[in-house]
Amino acid sequence: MPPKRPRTKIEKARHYLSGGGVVREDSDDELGLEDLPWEWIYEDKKSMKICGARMGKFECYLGDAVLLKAPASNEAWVAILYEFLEGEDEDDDGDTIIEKQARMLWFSSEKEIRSKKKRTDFLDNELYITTNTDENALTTINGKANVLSKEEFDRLYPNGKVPRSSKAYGKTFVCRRGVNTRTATYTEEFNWEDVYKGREDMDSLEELVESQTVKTRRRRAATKTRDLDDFVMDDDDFDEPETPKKRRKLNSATPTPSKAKQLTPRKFTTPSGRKIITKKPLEFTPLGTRMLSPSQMQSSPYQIARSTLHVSAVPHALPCRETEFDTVYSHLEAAITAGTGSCIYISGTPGTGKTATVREVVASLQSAVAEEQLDDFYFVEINGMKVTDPHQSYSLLWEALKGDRVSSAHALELLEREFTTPSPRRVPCVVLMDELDQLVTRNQGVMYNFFNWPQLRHSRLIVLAVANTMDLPERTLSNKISSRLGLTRITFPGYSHTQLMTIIQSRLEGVGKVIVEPDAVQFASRKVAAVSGDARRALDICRRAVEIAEQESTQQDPGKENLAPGTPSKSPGGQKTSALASKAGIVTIGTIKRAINEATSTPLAAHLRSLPLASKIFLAALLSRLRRTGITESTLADVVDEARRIGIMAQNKNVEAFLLTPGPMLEPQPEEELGVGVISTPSKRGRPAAKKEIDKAARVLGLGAVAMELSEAGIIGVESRHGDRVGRVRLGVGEEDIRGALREDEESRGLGFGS
Ligand SMILES: Nc1ncnc2c1ncn2[C@@H]1O[C@H](COP(=O)(O)OP(=O)(O)OP(=O)(O)O)[C@@H](O)[C@H]1O
Repeated sequence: MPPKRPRTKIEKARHYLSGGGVVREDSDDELGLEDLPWEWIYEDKKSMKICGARMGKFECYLGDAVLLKAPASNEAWVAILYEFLEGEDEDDDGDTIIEKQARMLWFSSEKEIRSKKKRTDFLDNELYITTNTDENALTTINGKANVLSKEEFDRLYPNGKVPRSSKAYGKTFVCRRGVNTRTATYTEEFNWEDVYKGREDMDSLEELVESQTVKTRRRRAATKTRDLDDFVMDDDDFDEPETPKKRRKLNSATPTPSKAKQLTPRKFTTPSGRKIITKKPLEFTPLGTRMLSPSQMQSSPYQIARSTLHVSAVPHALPCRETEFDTVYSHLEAAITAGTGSCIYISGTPGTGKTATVREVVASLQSAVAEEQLDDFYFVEINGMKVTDPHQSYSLLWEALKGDRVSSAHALELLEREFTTPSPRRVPCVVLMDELDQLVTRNQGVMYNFFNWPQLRHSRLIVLAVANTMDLPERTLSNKISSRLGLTRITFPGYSHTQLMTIIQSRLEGVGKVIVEPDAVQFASRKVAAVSGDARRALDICRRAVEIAEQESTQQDPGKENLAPGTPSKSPGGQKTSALASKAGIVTIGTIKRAINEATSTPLAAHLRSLPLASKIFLAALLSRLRRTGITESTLADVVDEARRIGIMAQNKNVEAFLLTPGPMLEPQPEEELGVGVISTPSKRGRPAAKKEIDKAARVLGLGAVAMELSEAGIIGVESRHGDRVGRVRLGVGEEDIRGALREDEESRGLGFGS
């Protein structure tokens, strides 16, 4: 394949325009239309000290204030050229190139400053000088900026506006204060011309801002502990986090400066100013999880036990996950403090506490922020089960960053620009991508982007990708790409029986009376640990056992509703109940056995387990659709697509063998619209492996016929002719009956009945 011709500046500008629909005027660019190479300007030939850079007729020098290309708005981004240097980057083909860069000292507009401490006296074209620096390619420079004191501005422009016809229009700013954007503290008002005349004042200016503002909050001491009381501040900890020296990939698709008036400082009211601090995850489906609080309706030990054993109850702490907690915590804390991107890939079978641990870590970090012990960060949770289309993830991430709701396609473009262009944004964003297995798309664009963006130097994106399968990145993105991504991997092992016992006991602590015998807890834990080590399953069994014991106790004595075993109560006859009744209300090994057998011993369960694998795959797909959409009915086509996805993901020899059996292929699907041809698709090198998997999955055999058989048995209802892909399907039996019967079915392993 011939090497790709680099896009000319005009082409890039067009691409940029058509991509984002951002209308710009092309009349006043100082850099000219041509893509000429940047050259260094040396102080003198002998010393070879770089003092400036030139592109065509445009020249800029150390200490100059320059305009930088803002990604998608009319915002003015301005920085002082602090140092020139050469850094490594990758070109379109992934080859390392040496790139001319500058370390830039940023100005900040009021929009970049955390809202709760915002000043109210800012001017439309006011900027605050910061002490934040980073390295950016010279190609991001878009012209020179004029920074003035308020007095000088008023003298030059007595009516308070720069005339449109003036060359200085859109490039003139007032600076009268410095700011620390992290702590939102400001310096005293100063006169810009007094404090900054040029290059020789750069250091004193930085010192002035540093000395008059409160520094970035300290990093926590080395010993990580969840107990916030242990957060101790000491002077040594007040160090500014170091900017990492390692240079990371700058996406070569970064649009270079287009001809633009985009830098015109308009009223600072564009939507990107409305940052939301997502302290709680965004909810984007109405499928809210019911949280049962033991403090509500807790009139008997049974009720308290049922609540605390409920999987939606949030425990105060997660026993047996201390190591994992610490690892995730320290990774996140380090990335937030350093302002770098990071991607952690967390895998483990269902019910091993992955989501619960991550949520607990984020909650602890948020407490640290509230206590002013950690820099602020945004948090957004994207759950593969709850998005109807994986591409929605883009809209959700953009919304978390900027507070705007836009279409997935538009969000993708905006995110690409945000992450590939320099920006004064300093607030990192933590994204929990839960149920990542569900975000698999045909070209793997979504997964690739969320893994890749943290690597881009401007993203400050920290992704926590949570999945059941350990090798999902390799399966979907090829080994080469996944090793390049440099993911930090953490695997959550299944719980041992002693761990499950600890987890259950800790949840029962608040119950007061013993209504579950220790032997019963041990029995349930051993049963579950032998199969899966799934805490959710162990909790469900115990909760069901408590329900059975409760029923037993009321059957023994109908007058003794919901009272603790042994609690004296009145029988209908007004007499005290016997000691026998209190014994009957206790969960014993026998009760656990009944709870386990309940779901698996019915004729329906036996029938479901005897079904052929194709039928089980079909049911798995239907249940997955149901969860994902919350709608009881699916089209046959959707179920078939879901089955295809399950086929790719399932780590089960039976399923693999089934999918490899020659048979009629499903009709080809239209290529996905998103991600194709845009800069976000994985490179071609990544495709073959993923493609192979998909072809394999496409062998999902005649599921229309399977649907008919299931329908005849009354397990599902179908409204269509035989094999019609647009027919509608719904469950004819309870979802829980199916899960209960197939959860521990060996043939169905990996199909998702256990989750
Ligand atoms: N160590 C623990 N202590 C107390 N409860 C736990 C622990 N681990 C898991 N749980 C509980 O088990 C249930 C399942 O946990 P969680 O959702 O975190 O698992 P998961 O690994 O993310 O599973 P899945 O892959 O199915 O999403 C939750 O109710 C959680 O509170």
